[in-house]
Amino acid sequence: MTTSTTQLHVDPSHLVPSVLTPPISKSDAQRALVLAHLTGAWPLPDLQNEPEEFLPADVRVMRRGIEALRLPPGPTRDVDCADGGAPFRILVTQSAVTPGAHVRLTGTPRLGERPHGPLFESLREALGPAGLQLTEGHPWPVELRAPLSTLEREPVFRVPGAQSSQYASSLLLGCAALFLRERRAWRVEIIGPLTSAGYLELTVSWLRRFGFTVHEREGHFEVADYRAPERAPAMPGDWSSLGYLLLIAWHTGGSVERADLASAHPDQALVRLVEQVGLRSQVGLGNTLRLTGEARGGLVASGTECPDLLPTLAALACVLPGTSTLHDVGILRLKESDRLEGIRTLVDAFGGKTALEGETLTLHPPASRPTHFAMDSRGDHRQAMVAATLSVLSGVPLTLTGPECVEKSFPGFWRQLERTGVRLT
Ligand SMILES: O=C(O)C1=C[C@@H](OP(=O)(O)O)[C@@H](O)[C@H](O)C1
Ligand SMILES: C=C(OP(=O)(O)O)C(=O)O
Repeated sequence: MTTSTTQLHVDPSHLVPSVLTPPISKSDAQRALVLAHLTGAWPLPDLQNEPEEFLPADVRVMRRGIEALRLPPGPTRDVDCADGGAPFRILVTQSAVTPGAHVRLTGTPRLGERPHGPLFESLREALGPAGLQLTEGHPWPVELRAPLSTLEREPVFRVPGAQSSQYASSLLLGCAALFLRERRAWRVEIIGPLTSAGYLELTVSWLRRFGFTVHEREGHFEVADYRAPERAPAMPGDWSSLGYLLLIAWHTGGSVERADLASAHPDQALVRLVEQVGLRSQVGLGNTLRLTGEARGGLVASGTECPDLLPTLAALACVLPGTSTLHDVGILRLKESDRLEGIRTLVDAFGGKTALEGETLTLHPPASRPTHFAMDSRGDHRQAMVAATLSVLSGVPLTLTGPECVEKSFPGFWRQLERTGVRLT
């Protein structure tokens, strides 16, 4: 949780149409960085071409982590994972499968609080007998000493999928490393239900694009072969960031670029979900996109399908005429902040109402909009960007505490808002 007391005043009263640009997708880039490292395609050209100040902090974390793993064996490698859930979890497995590596991982207190136990247990069960040592501090550091050989082990990781898909994604990327070293198939078996399944599919799609054969069958994912592709796959724009920008562009009469509809990112679901309230997407030249139409009714969406989009949809729900329903919201408690509470605080600050029944949240927009609202990001990038998106969509000025956290996924966010006429002081 942030201790930032910085305040940003967002004034949306002079909006103009513009073309808005998202950063590269951190989820895509994290997977591509690991695979480029494993397959000899390092460094990734697309990342080299991206201006450093626009690189999401989580991508920089992952790059630093991989650079540490690429050092010759010897001294302890220290990696600060900051607030990055996916980078941390992916680097844990990559550390465990780098022969003889000794890696010490640290992060924010919030990252330390998030659930990682099932991933650690899965690694200990599969690789402990081969010599893996994985120790946890309180909560930091998390320290790993990797075995020199895993050839004697049954080539399987078993992991529960209900709390995070990142465990399985991380282990599957580990299977790719082990396949290349041992030339035998390794697999992940998911125990019980899998949340955020689209992100594991994103991992599978990146493995395939980098030349791996992945077999999928009833919760089992196996890396079974590898043949180098002709060239490294291109990096798409970030669909999570496009969520805010598309809605802002819809309201201001603008458009977005870098919206690759062939991307496997789960948050591309936005384009389909807003059709429920009468918004249509129009594809332009290149990867430009705009939303058109008058919004009516309310939305229905699920946290199992696109967890990171739910706060964005909650902002949209606040300016819709009807009631909206978000299903499977429990997963939101496990993110950079408790986003279920964050959504409820936002709707409340805007004068609306929410009701939680089990895992379903109902959102009622306010009967009349406030003249101003205030939010604290509590260090969570999505809470900050979602509050600003609501300010633009509603025309209601916002005072936001802790705006710097957008760095995690979208360092250029505030500059994009200024491009569309928002005044920031
Ligand atoms: O694998 C990934 O890149 C991600 C998976 C999702 O997390 P969970 O699987 O923990 O829900 C998502 O919320 C996160 O932002 C990124
Ligand atoms: C949950 C998120 O990321 P991570 O789990 O990688 O910290 C996010 O970006 O919304």
